[in-house]
Amino acid sequence: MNAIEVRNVCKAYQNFQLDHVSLTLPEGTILGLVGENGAGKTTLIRLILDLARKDVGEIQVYGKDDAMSVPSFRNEVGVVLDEVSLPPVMKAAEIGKMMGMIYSAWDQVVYDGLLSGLKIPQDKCFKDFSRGNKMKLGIACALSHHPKILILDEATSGLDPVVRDELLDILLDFTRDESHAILMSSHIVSDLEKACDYIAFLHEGKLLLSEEKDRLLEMYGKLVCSREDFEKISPEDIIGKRDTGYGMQCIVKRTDVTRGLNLQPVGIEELFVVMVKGDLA
Ligand SMILES: Nc1ncnc2c1ncn2[C@@H]1O[C@H](COP(=O)(O)OP(=O)(O)OP(=O)(O)O)[C@@H](O)[C@H]1O
Repeated sequence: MNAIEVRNVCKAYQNFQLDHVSLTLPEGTILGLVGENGAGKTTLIRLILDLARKDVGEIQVYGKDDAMSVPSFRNEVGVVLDEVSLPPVMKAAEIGKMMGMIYSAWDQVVYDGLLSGLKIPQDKCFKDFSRGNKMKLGIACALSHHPKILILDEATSGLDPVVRDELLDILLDFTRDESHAILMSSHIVSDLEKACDYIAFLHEGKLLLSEEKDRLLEMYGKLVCSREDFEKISPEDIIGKRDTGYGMQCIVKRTDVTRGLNLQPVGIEELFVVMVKGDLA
């Protein structure tokens, strides 16, 4: 079953349009949303969470239309946004009590376990937490009401590599349960490359692709070759190119021709940049 299904969703603001976006998040998987500033990642996430109203299209969560507008469904989805917004003068234990009043499925034992496992300070008010600890507390809150889906919008930005790695471990652990799923956006594409099973590229409100990560990495490759070899490649198989003066560097589709030219693997970040710009940096 699909955890999230978005079909032909549009949303227009004055100077921006999310344009017929369709994507699928299967159960047991993590989907990473990659896009430049203003590409529409947060807009799409807000539509899925029913925090904004779509103009047209369909959004299903576990097969239910507009599920997030049903209050009882909110236990099912854990949300961590770029800025974790919790009462500034509350300590972790008080925040847990407050969450227990909000979520019927709140599990104090899970919460306490996460507080100690993630070494979240118990003696400080939330406003005095480091950004890393704020994020960890946000994740602890999101996980303690037994959600089936986690939605994270830029949750790893501004965190050091060690904390990011800890968070990625938590996320991977969460999707060991095959009925769980995660949708996450991040500008740190290496995090998405590490954790995600599916990758979606969003550019200026349009979905460029949504694909299984391994298949994506199989579909494209990087090439350094002579101009003569470059001429053999069909133009529609060239995603981006650069004339180095000595020869050509390019990102191309894997075909019988390009495979014979010593194709190297390409990273997700480089692939996104070249798809958007058309040229290699
Ligand atoms: N409520 C709103 N009213 C008007 N315009 C909006 C509103 N919300 C978002 N936008 C516009 O929609 C566009 C997409 O914004 P969005 O926050 O979805 O991008 P993003 O991909 O999340 O960017 P970033 O990576 O910088 O967070 C932007 O141009 C933004 O100004």
